[in-house]
Amino acid sequence: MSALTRSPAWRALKAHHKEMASVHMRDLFARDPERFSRFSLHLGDLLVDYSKNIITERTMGLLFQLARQEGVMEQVARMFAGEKINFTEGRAVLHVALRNRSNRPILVDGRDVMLKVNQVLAHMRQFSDQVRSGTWRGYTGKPITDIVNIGIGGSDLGPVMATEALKPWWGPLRPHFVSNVDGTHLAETLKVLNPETTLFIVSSKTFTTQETLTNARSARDWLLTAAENEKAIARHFVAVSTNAEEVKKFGIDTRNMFEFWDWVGGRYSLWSAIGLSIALTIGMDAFESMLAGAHEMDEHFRTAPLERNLPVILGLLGIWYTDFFGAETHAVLPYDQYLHRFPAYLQQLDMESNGKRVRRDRKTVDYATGPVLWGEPGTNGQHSFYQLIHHGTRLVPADFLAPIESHNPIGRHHLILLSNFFAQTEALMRGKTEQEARAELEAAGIRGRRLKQLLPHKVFPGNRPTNSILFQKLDPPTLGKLIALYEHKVFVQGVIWNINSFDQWGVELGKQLAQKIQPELEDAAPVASHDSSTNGLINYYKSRRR
Ligand SMILES: O=P(O)(O)OC[C@H]1O[C@@H](O)[C@@H](O)[C@@H](O)[C@@H]1O
Repeated sequence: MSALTRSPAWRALKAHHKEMASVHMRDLFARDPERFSRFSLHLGDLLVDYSKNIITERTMGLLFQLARQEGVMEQVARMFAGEKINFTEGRAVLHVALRNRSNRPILVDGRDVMLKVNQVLAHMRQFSDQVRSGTWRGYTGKPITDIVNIGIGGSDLGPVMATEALKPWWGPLRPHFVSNVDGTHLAETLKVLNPETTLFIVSSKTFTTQETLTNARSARDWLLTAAENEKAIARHFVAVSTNAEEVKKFGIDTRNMFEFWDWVGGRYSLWSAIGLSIALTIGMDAFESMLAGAHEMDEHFRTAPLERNLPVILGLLGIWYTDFFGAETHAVLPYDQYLHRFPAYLQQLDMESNGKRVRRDRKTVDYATGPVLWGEPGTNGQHSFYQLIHHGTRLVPADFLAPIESHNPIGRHHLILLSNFFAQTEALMRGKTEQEARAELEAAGIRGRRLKQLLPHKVFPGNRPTNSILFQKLDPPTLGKLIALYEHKVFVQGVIWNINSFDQWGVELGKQLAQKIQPELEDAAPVASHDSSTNGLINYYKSRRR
């Protein structure tokens, strides 16, 4: 048994879970009229209601004890102090420095990183102002109309999610994103673009990622076919990277390179120059107000006591369901169409961070770690997978997010949207008893055998946990706050699970094998170097391709 599962706080939670297994939230609400105010918190206009969870004051007390026992706030302080908490890569973890609007010095190896951070922000401002105002021109002298971010993983998901979320702030430039090495992604994107007015941003922390470099090379060919002059590259290609050498090798002038650093993890990088496509799309002022929103969450996370600390509370609730109830997944359900890529973004943030099984002491965990994260915007999900959340055999803890105000207040749309938002968490919590179902059937004139037959299908067990997160209106600071909330939630969980939330070795094996297979696909000769399935598949492909 690991130190964690043997620890007093863990064992107390285990024992407490046995008591809670037979408790229904409906009764908890009936017993305590103050439950909403007891289990909800505000941060500015952000309201987090976590009262619809299978918890009591005792549960939360034990969870806070677990956080204290595992030194969560000590680890938070280490992150903010620039210590090298990414211990497998020997790196600091300082996405918080990128949005440190207070400019409080943050030292890495004795040097304040804020100077460099502010220099790059100034460079981003200068460049995005030039492109947006039309001062920056393409090779034929026309202003830029379209930007294409070429990147994948952390160099794509954040910019895609944030530009989609902040569509009401879009200015003169239309953003496009190419990530997949499937030629279709690039081809379909370029179809509608004009090389004279298109700017490519090649975004890659390492600048060695196969997909990104392949897409960038093909984009360069597309430009050169039209321009017939290598000089055009400087007007149409910029790079965002930590690797100046590789950028140079690619043929991009390092004056057109926006730098970031190894202490920014890919999935935490939208705050860095990786956010250039966001800044170009919404303008640097709006980009910086997104940073300010995240900074507000950082300050809250760093200073609020455990009991009033939003990321800590959400992190601990996740641990409660993952490790004590055996929940396998976590759903994020935004009732805001602008957040339609938020679950996809959170998948990388959460699953690449906490999808780990080896602890800091190199031993394998004997408890569950990061859940499968998934989700779709409400109300679409309601007509698809909510059936399983309400009636299935699995416990699916879910976060529901919604704005008080819509950017598009047409007719009664927002009222209808929000009535669904409120109804779903109520339904998931209270369910429908057999008695209630029976009364409804009888009122509809259904009796006898038919009633008996239908009744069990009409019962909702309820007691399905949800968090409700409400905010005034989706704007840059609110988006910044929401993203930082989830980043820090993931951090809290990683500390308790004693894993490194900041490496991603699990993505490497597939890359390695693909490198080996690619040359094998170049010729027609059958392969025999793999297992029979992989050989069989490759040889089938070779025999059928034209
Ligand atoms: O930004 P680059 O270096 O191209 O990496 C893009 C992505 O690559 C993947 O394999 C992961 O390691 C991600 O964490 C990363 O965001």
